[in-house]
Amino acid sequence: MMFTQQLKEEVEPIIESIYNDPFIQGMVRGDLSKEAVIHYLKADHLYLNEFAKIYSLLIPKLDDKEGIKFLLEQIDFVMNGEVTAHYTLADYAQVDYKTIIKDGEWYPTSDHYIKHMYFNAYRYSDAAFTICAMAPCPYVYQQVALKMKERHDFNGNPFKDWVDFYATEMKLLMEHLDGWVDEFAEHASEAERAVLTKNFKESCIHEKRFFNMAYTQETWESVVE
Ligand SMILES: Cc1ncc(CO)c(N)n1
Repeated sequence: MMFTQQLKEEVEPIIESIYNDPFIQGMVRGDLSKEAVIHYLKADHLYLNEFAKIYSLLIPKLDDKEGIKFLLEQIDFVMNGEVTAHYTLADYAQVDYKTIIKDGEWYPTSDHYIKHMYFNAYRYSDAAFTICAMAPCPYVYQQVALKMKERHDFNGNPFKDWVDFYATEMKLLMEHLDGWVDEFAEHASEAERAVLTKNFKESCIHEKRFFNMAYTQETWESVVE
C-alpha cells in the first residue's frame, strides 16, 4: 500500500468525527450560527494567506520544474480562487467579506496550526515534512465535503456552493501532494516516516480544532476564563 494511502486510512476516524462535530452539522442543517461563520472567516483568511506563503518556502526544496510551476499556480489559487468559498460563507452571514477580514485574528487554535506548518518548513530540508503538515488542509475538506454530499441533498441549502467547491476542487492538488510524499517515503528511514505520519495526523486534529474554535468563538481570553 502506498504510504499516503496508509496515512489516509489512519485518519479516517478523525475525519468522521469532524463531520459529526457541530460546525459541519450546522452546515448540513443550514442553521450554523452567523457568529461561528464570521469567527471562522476571520481566522481562515489569515490561515490561507500564510498557507500560500508556506508554498513559497517549498519552492527551493523542489527540483522538478513542473512541480514548481504547479506550486506557483497553487499560490494563485489559494489567494484568488478559494475566496469563492469564503464569499459563500460571508453571504450566509450577511456581512461584507472585506469588512470581516479587515480585522482578521490569530486565535489560539488557528495560530497553533499555522505555526505547525511553518515549523516543519524551517526545521526539515525535505519538502515532504511540510507537505504532510499541509496536506490535511485540502484532504480533510475534500473528504468532509464528499461525506456531506453523499449523505444529504444540498439543493436549497445555503452552503451548497461551499460543499461543491471542496468536493471537486481539491483532487488535482491531492494527487501532487501524495506524489511528493510517496516518493520521499519510499527511501525514508523509519524515524522519518514516523515524523511524516505524526505531522499528517496532527494537522487533521488541527482541522478538527479549527472548526470547533469557530463554533465556540475561541479567543485568547476565553481560554483562561
Ligand atoms: C483551516 C483550513 N483548512 C483547510 C482549508 C481548505 O483549504 C481551509 N480553507 N482552512
